[in-house]
Amino acid sequence: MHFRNVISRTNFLYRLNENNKLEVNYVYTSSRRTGNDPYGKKRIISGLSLASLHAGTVTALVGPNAAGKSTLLRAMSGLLPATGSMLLGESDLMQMELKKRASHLTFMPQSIPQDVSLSVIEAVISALKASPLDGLNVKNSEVYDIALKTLNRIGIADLALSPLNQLSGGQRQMASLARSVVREPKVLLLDEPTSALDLKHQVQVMELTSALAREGRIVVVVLHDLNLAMRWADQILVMQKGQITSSGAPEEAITPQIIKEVYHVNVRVERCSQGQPQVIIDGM
Ligand SMILES: Nc1ncnc2c1ncn2[C@@H]1O[C@H](COP(=O)(O)OP(=O)(O)OP(=O)(O)O)[C@@H](O)[C@H]1O
Repeated sequence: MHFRNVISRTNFLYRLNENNKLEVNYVYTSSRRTGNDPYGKKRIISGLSLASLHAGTVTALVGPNAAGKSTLLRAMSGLLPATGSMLLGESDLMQMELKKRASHLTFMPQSIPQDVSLSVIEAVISALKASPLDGLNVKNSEVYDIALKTLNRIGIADLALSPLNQLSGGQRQMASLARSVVREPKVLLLDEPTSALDLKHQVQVMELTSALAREGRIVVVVLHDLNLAMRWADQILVMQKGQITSSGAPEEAITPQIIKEVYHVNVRVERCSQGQPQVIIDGM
């Protein structure tokens, strides 16, 4: 593909910067607005810096509930207001209008709304056509084939004609993943893609995540399962209270001390008989 050639030649370096700072000013607009309580304004992430994320690698973003993981991904994708900069090669994605940003970077939300009355393939085609197809070198006549190819890759081609609103939670999650990858973005942000999946599909999605990265993409994936993160991520970022508390290769980032500090749980990190590091829970 066009993107892959570009990526393999230039070794994209992506970093959040303006002296490596990203600041998210999160403005909450209540849908249940009442009386004199117009908009709550909350700052979730302030002055956060990320290490460089390299093409070809998977970065797992882990941390307790409400740490700010989704907020960070949503800010990076432009769904929440944020200041700072986010450089992909020479381009600052933060400065790009949303449609242009979406041609470089896609975000998979935690869930697709249940009331969308499209078939799976229609939903994937709509994601493909959400912004101009020019950068993708795709003709309108090819979108159906591309969408079907993506469904095949994700392993849900048999669901192509099923209405989204009749799928199980896990099936909907796989459809959401298909929507995120169909444009073959350089940067893929996945928010808990395995949370509703059975063991086989968790493995399938993590293998796919890894394969997508190896093709030259930058993949950031929010995970709650530390063992999935240890097994599949090249680096792990541990987030707590809107900041990165620990980062590095899996065994550097995830230690019993860090887990105790962040989750208040006692664990051991041990290698299994095949040499894979694993988190073993001892208790609170
Ligand atoms: N729509 C919203 N309105 C107001 N505050 C919000 C909203 N969404 C998230 N927040 C707040 O932002 C903070 C970070 O939430 P966020 O969803 O980013 O955390 P998270 O690390 O992804 O959590 P989880 O693991 O539970 O999904 C929390 O304090 C949360 O209450």
